[in-house]
Amino acid sequence: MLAAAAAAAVPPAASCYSPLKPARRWGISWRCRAARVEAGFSQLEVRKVTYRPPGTEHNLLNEINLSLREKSFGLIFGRSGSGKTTLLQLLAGLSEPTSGSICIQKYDDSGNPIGSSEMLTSQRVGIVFQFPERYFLADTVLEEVTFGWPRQKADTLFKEQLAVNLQNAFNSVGLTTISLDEDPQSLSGGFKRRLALAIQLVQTPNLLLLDEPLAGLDWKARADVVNLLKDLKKHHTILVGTISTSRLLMENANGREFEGGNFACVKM
Ligand SMILES: Nc1ncnc2c1ncn2[C@@H]1O[C@H](COP(=O)(O)OP(=O)(O)OP(=O)(O)O)[C@@H](O)[C@H]1O
Repeated sequence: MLAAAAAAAVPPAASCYSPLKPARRWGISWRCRAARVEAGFSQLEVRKVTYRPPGTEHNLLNEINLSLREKSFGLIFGRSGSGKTTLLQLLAGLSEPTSGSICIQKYDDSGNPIGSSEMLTSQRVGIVFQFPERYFLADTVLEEVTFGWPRQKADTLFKEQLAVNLQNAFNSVGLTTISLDEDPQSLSGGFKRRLALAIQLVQTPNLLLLDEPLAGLDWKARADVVNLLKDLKKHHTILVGTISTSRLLMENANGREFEGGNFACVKM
């Protein structure tokens, strides 16, 4: 798999899975700091974020506050149209808050902030949209996952690193049994979601955002995806937006209800 992935030569267009602009800072500096400061923890903090789409007169989000510790599984749920996707897009850097900030704050073991917060960088955020399989473009799993990889020779080292990441990502999501030559559309619903997750994990994001990850799956695939997210939580911070209040998700995440642009803490 590694050799095939490293050899993949595809147009260097921006990946359709991570159309993220370099708007914020997190990630590398977060990791470096974590290595230097052994104790404590980092936390994603959404501080008084308001969003009004350009050219409109109404706020879709009003002074949203949210915090999520690293390597935890957060859940925001609310009725259709309450703004869950809008918030996920802000976190992914696909649009900018009208006011407020989205940052990473480091704390010591006693919960005291260490230094000032850093802005979240979109390069360290992966987002899996609702029904991600609808955006699959390629004829094979390999082409799908390597879409947008550089093809210039000078990028060989980078590609090799991506290939190692790919192997790790496929291991983490349990996709090692499928052939890279397989048509992504021929995979089962649950495996399509795994592939969409793997495509994001190749970029080694710190924060993984998922919009309605269980939509359209049968009960078995839903349970599989939730178990997978529980597992991924060991290495990633995960935030799921959903309309569902299914026990599966509620039992495994810290849930926050999202109504009228405000969160109410449901379970922490
Ligand atoms: N650019 C925009 N301009 C104006 N209104 C918008 C824009 N983007 C989204 N909206 C509206 O904002 C509201 C929130 O949309 P959003 O998709 O974030 O909600 P949601 O909670 O994710 O809904 P669903 O569960 O149905 O996916 C909706 O009423 C939507 O029509």
